[in-house]
Amino acid sequence: MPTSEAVLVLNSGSSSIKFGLFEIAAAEPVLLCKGLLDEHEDKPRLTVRSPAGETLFDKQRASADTDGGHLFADVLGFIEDRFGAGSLRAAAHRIVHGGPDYSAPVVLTDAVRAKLEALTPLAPLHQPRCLAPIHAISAIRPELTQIACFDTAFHHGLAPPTSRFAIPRRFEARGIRRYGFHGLSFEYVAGRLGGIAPELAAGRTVIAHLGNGASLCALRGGQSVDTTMGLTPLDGLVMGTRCGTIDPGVLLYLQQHEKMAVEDLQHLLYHESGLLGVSGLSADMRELLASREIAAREAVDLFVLRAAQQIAMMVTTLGGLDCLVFTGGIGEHAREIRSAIGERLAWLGVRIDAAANDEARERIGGEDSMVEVFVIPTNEEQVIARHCVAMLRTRSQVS
Ligand SMILES: Nc1ncnc2c1ncn2[C@@H]1O[C@H](COP(=O)(O)OP(=O)(O)O)[C@@H](O)[C@H]1O
Ligand SMILES: CC(=O)OP(=O)(O)O
Ligand SMILES: [Mg+2]
Repeated sequence: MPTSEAVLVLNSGSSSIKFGLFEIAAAEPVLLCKGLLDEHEDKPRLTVRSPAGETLFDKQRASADTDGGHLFADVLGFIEDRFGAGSLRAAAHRIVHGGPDYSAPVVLTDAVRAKLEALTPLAPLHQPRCLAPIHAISAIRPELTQIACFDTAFHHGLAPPTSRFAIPRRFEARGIRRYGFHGLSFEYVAGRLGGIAPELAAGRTVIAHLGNGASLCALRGGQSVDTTMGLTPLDGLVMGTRCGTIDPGVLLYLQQHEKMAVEDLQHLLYHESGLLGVSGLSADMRELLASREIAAREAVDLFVLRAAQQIAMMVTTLGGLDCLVFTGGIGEHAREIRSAIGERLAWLGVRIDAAANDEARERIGGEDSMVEVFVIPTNEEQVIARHCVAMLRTRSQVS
């Protein structure tokens, strides 16, 4: 099936690498197929499905290669075989940290890549995983335009006091401030909310992106005015393996009295904490909800309490709440979590309709709710494809 022109979108998250291939002839990019690169096993596996979920390609390699380069060769080979050589105009990537400089997508050059690599200490779990596909693709197709879209860009307008940490100002001048993440997801969901309920999107909204990584965004008129993640994607909510907000004194204590090295501390906070650390069982919300272990229940309770507490924090920044939106793997699929968070926010006038919630309808707020409540599935790949197309159009007008 030859296609006119397409862009490849890569979404490297903490627990998966997803990709989408989009046709770009129409104003809105159209998904042709989507895939998953699973590197968690010894035998990396690439699966590609049609938008309807039919398997188009499934290949498991015999052994892991350390940079994942073969998997990307397989992806590009699949695209060429199925959609025709020369159909691919660009590859666009979700990059978790854009630092202080990038408030919009950018074409990847060697200089940009070097800047993004230098941000690795600020997102050690994510940045290398986001940058690896760029290297792999440019080794195979050096002439292909590659574009970076940033999780941080949506929050670029955050200003003091929201963006400020209460440490001496000289550190702020060195870029130590709240950046915020999951911006591509928030951008997509805010756009969908604008389509569903424009009058609400113009008001005060909190979007809860609850996935393996989790964060909240407070939006006024569709713009980010506060968020729970900070300089790094460690701050804020309890996550799959990350601790979220923690007394900084704990870190000093662990260094000074438990003699933990910085690398061990980093591993503890990014990989061994959160739902996994508290339950001792799993980082996966599905497993915890299915478990009868007390520690699993306690991990879920802590997740819910922190989410509700921090939603209230976002509401304080906004000075009230018109609309609460759930998204991300947990937000979209775990009705128990949505209803438990809703119950904790009853004092704010939040009421969730049990039947609507069980069926994961789009609007789940009860008749008597003072706050509209929605479930809106996120689609980071679609928003990246839009940015990529806009950038290609601008470039072709300029040249
Ligand atoms: N049906 C479900 N019920 C409860 N949790 C779910 C369900 N489906 C997915 N999840 C949870 O969603 C989380 C992964 O979210 P996702 O947004 O896909 O992650 P990522 O951050 O990798 O994009 C996991 O904790 C998983 O258990
Ligand atoms: C920024 C972040 O936490 O991303 P993810 O949810 O993909 O881990
Ligand atoms: Mg994600």
